Amino acid sequence: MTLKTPGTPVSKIVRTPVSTPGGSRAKEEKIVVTVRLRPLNKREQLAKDQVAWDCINDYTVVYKPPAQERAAQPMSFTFDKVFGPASVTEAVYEEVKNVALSALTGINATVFAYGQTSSGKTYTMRGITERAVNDIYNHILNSPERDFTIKISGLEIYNENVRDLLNSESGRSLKLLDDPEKGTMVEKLVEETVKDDKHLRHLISICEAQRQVGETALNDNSSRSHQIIRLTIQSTLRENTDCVKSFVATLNFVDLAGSERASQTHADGTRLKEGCHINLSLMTLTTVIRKLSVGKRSGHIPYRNSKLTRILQHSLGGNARTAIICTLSPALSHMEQSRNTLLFATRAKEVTNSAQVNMVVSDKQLVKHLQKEVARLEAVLRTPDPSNEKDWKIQQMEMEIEELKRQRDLAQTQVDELRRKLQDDPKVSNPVESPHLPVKKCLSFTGALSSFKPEPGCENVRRSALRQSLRQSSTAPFTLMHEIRKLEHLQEQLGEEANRALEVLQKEVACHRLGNQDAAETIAKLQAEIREMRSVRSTTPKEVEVGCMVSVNKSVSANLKEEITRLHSQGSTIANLEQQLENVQRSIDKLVMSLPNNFQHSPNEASPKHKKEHRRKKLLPLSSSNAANRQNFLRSPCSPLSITQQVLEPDVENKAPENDDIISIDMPESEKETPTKSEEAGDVSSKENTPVYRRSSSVNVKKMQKMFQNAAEENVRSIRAYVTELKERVAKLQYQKQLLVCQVLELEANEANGHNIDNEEYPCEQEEPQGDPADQIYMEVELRRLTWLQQQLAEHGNASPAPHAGDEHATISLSSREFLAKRLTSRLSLEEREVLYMKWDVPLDGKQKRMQFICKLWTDPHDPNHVQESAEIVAKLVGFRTGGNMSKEMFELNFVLPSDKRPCHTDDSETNAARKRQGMG
Ligand SMILES: Nc1ncnc2c1ncn2[C@@H]1O[C@H](COP(=O)(O)OP(=O)(O)OP(=O)(O)O)[C@@H](O)[C@H]1O
Repeated sequence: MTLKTPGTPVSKIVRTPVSTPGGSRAKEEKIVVTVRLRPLNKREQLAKDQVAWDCINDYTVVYKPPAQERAAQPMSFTFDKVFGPASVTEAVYEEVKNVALSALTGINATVFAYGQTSSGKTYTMRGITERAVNDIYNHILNSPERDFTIKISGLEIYNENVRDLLNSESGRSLKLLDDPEKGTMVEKLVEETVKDDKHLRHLISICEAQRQVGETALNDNSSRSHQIIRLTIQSTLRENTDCVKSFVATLNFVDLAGSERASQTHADGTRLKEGCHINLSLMTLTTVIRKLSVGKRSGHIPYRNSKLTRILQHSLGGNARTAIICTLSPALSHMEQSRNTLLFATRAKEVTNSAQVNMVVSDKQLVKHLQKEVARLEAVLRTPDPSNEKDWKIQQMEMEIEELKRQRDLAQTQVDELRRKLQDDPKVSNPVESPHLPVKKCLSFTGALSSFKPEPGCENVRRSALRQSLRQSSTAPFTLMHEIRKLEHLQEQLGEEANRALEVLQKEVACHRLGNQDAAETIAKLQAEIREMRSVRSTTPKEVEVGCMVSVNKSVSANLKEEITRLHSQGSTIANLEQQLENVQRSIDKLVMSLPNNFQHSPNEASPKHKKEHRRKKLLPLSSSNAANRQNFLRSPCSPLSITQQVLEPDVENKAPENDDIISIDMPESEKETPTKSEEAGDVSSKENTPVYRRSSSVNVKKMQKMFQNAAEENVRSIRAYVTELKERVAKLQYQKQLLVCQVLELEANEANGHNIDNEEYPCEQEEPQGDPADQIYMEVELRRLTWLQQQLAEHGNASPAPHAGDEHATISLSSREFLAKRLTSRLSLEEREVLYMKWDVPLDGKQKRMQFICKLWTDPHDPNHVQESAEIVAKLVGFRTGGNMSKEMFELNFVLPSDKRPCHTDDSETNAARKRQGMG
């Protein structure tokens, strides 16, 4: 086979979806199905065939059964268009025109006629093709901007052989090839490039001329083959040379051979064979259409069962727009054939095609385009585009590098500056030696320095470590100074709390002093009265003694009354003193509770009260900035910090911080919580367990807390001892008060008797003007006791100077014996008195036996038994106490108030210590 026209260069077809309102998808379009009824031909008219079909409108064709076939059911078929017998081909063409002309815009199109033999297929298709050609060239004429190329090929399928109608001389059957892009190709099919419309028509005429035609009973010029005239239309814009794409599409004009019945055609031999192939291929086409009508995915589509369906595959449900013109004979005699055609047409209506715009890129155009693209990219490479993403990233990284370098230089500068300051400033370089930064003595540096344990005297090593840490972290100096400031602030808070605690304790001590001073003054007055009585006793002549005794007794009585009043008021003072002592005890208890040992339970177990007390624990008065107040506190009698000061200062100043004892304490006040025991023990390795504490600085707190604890405990012991002593003094003052009351009662009794003392009962007084030795002993005991009290109060309570107790010759009023004599009757029963009288050799029948008995007391100071018995009798008479050791207690001045049943807070050791301090035990 010879190619009559050179083919276009090998091109690459690019298919794009047909533009649709919903987007650029492949256009789904059903096959356009029209029906054309031809008029009855002469043969049919001669046969007086009846018209069985009628187009009742443009869309419906109806079967009209003849009168003799009333039982037949009327049939109605509706299509896109139906054309009656009077219709012209022009009208039919107009219906399929859009489909045919789609090839001008790159969309494949197929128009073919289907119907029984002699139904008018060839008649219709010739008119359609002719008009299509006219319109194509009219379109070309109306599209000067585009350069169109039309090629034509023609073939027929005769007896299932493909023949080239433009190369009919070869007489050979062409093979079908399957091309991935173009579909089924006819090998070596001549494709003529059309020069113009005439040329095209000429070529088409050649094809028609080369088609197999035969005479049958139904058609004198019956087409015995399927004819396919294919136009390939390619168009390219003329002016835009950069446009490398061209529309390319094929337009098929298919004139099928008509189905026929041998009984009607009376075919035999060759015609019968032709009719069989025709019917067989048409049957395949019908099957394909039927299958396509129920859906493309309904299963296998038997395109390959016939060469007709293979060649028309794209037109049947594929990339093409298709229009089918079904031709009918209206004759009743062909009713069955017409009905089958209509059924085929009905199925064809349901077949959907997916037409796409086909564009082709020629190699020549593609090469030009690629050359231009290469040139553009080379230009881009020569001139980097700032908007390029990679270049932008590189530039950004370079900027980041510059910024990091700048930060590094800045940090280095700061480190150098700090290093220089460390070298130049001795206060900074050696914080331990700085007198203005005492807090720094306790610092233990975090970070790299936290693991550094400086040795005493190794300041160079410590300084070197500090510098090394600064090199490692430019932020270390700032952190250090920040921690120092926070620690200083904490110390100030501790100092303020210490001041408040000192003020409370000083007030307590002042109250104690006041109470002691009042008691001392009372004692001093009593001693003055004793001395006065001694003086009167020793210097007044006997003859005036009695007269003066009255006035003296009155004076003493008045004074003692005054003293009784004072002591009554003193009673309230003593009560106040005891209350104050209780306050002191509570303060001590609070201090004890504030000790760290009481707060080593976990934070989870700490009650709010405990937390509050724990916070107080951190405010013990140990601030170095509180030195003045501390000194005042140390001068107080209690001196709670007298030991603390000795312990604290050397530890703080001379001992370097130990890492083992490091604990963070620089938390804000609002964040302070009770630490765990491990934290207080210096377990700083697990930061997870210290949620509240912020580990920004560390201090030798453990050691400080230990000192706090020792000092506080010592203070507690001192204050307890002091309170015990004060209580003893109160008890002694109570005794003094009671004794004075007895004396006052005695004087009052004497005064009530008008000094008519039965001289017979007091012969001793007149017989011993210089004083009875028993009086001396008694008064000596009293003087000794009061002197001791005065000394004790003066020593511990800043009491006013007491009168000297060195007057050994002071006397005591005889009213004491008179008082005792009267008490004999009230304190002792008659039997007891008689026993004593008999024991002490007092005549039972004497009138002055009571005074005689009293005068026998204290008469032999060298006889211990006598002295003891005298003391016991006196104690019993004054109602002080009854008991076996009364004389001892009185003699040793270890008095215990009879009514004081309260448990004493002092133990035996403390009592013994008090006796030792009294010098009596
Ligand atoms: N619409 C029509 N109007 C008038 N005459 C027509 C019409 N259609 C067909 N004819 C005539 O009917 C005869 C048969 O027509 P045609 O050859 O086109 O039939 P056909 O379907 O091609 O037959 P075959 O399949 O055998 O080739 C022709 O003489 C034709 O002139």
